[in-house]
Amino acid sequence: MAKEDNVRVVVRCRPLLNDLEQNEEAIIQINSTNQSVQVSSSRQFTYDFVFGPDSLQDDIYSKSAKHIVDCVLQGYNGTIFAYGQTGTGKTYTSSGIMERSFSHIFDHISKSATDHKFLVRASFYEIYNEDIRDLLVMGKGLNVNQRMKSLKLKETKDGAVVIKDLSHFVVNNVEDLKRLKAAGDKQRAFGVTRMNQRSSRSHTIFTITVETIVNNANDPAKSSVRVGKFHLIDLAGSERQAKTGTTGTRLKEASNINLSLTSLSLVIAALTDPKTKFIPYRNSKLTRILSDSLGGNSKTLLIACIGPAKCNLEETMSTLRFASQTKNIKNKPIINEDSKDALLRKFQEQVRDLQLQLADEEGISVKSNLSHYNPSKQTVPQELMDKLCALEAKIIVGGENLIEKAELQEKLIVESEQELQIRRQKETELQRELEQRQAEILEMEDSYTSLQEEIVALNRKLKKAYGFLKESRAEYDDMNVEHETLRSELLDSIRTAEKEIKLTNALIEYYVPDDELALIEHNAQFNQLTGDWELKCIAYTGNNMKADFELQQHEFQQGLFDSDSIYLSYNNVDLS
Ligand SMILES: Nc1ncnc2c1ncn2[C@@H]1O[C@H](COP(=O)(O)OP(=O)(O)OP(=O)(O)O)[C@@H](O)[C@H]1O
Repeated sequence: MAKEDNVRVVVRCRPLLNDLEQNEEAIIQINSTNQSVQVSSSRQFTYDFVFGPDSLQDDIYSKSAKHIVDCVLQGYNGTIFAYGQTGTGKTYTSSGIMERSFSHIFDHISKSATDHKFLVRASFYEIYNEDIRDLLVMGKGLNVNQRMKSLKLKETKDGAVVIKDLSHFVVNNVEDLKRLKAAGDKQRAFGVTRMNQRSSRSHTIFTITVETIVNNANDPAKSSVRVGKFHLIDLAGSERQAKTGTTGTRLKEASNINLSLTSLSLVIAALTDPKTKFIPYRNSKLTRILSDSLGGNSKTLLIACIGPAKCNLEETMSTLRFASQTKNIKNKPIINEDSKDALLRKFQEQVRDLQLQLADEEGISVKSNLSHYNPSKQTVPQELMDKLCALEAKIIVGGENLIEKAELQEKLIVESEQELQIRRQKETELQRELEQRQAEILEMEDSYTSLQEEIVALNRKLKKAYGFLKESRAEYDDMNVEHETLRSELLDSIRTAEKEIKLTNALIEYYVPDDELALIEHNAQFNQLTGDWELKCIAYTGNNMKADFELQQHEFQQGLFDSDSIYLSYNNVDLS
């Protein structure tokens, strides 16, 4: 039973374009910590990986595409397809992946053991206005019609979709693959639109088939062949007529592109809806070709390309939603072992037959390659030898092509140095930024220190104030206690005074007649100095008068006494 494997989905956001989007506002934030894309701080989507505007082609390859190519080299089918609005970087990203995958495949072969043999072939075609066109039909004598001939889709007995008469080229190294890609790119349908100066007007599919045989030395018939197929699909971009400003041919292309992309969306919707049994693969050529990659036998990666500009918000949201939905598709990839259409085994058998024929002709045993063949002693038919040479040239032996590998590595070194250069520049920029930040932090720390000092001083003041507060509270409490004591003492003395008053009142009531009392009250006055009640003119009564009287008698006898000062003084007092 094949294990289920979800379609992997990554998102790449390209930078704002200098010429077309210089006044645009960027509304996309890429968060590589939680692999999410934030749109206008309102919507957030999460994927297997996200790549921001600064991401390098190498990052995309190593973190997402490399895994698919590794699987292809083990014998799985692998598909990488780039999806997104027109002008968002699908062709840019696909090209980066393609070149790196070429080196990766041949690097793997050169590192393999010598009992591994490989056959690598490639094809390149496009779907233009629902016509499948071979991009590698080359030849001087061919006219436009032959080159533009529309190819037919065919289903094999086991349900696989193949393209009839599509050319496949056996390749022996990275350069062969690059040549094929360049030749195909020349034939691709590109056009100028308002949103992209070189807009792909077709979906292109570059396929590399890697067949691997591990030779069983004891029993060659038991050697197993694995066939991994790698499809790299650069989809044409969805577009709005109003934005791209297309008319005529461009408009017809755009409606075909949009139609096939809609079919793709419908297939994905059906694949992710558990209630749907029928998947509408047959609606378009694109979906028929992708039937194995989506919901079938393939390890698949979708690279959703988006732009950061606010003016493309609607299209960006639609791409992100499409990408989120695609994440839920489950494939069932298996290693393609001993596939009937493996050419490698056929080639090996043919080589063996030819070798036997040669041995018959020569009467010698020819080894598994031509190193023992000496052309000067040539007695066998040339035709046979050419056939054998041609066949053997197609089969690559693991660990071989070391010179080429060295060249390849040299190229990789140059590429890596360029990348390193870019990284160094970035590092310098980052260093500068870091220094600036550090200076800012130091400045902040300075103000922080003065703030700290201010806080210490304020704390000191606060402590002092708190001390005062505590003291005042204690004083207040003491005063309260004192006040309470005083109050109770006062209350005691009031009570005593009241008792005395009551006694006095009772004495007065019982022993002093009312008219006498009225007279006393009338003549009584309060002396503020002594704090006592006194009777008016008391100084002139009783004993107070006696001493003065003796003195006055003497004066009286001598006729000097002035009685007016005594008696008239009573006359002056109002006793009524
Ligand atoms: N990550 C990137 N960094 C820098 N420039 C980029 C990036 N991605 C795309 N570009 C530039 O953006 C422009 C459009 O890119 P590209 O042609 O790859 O878009 P596309 O999605 O394939 O468009 P279409 O669907 O119209 O074919 C090109 O000039 C390309 O160089």
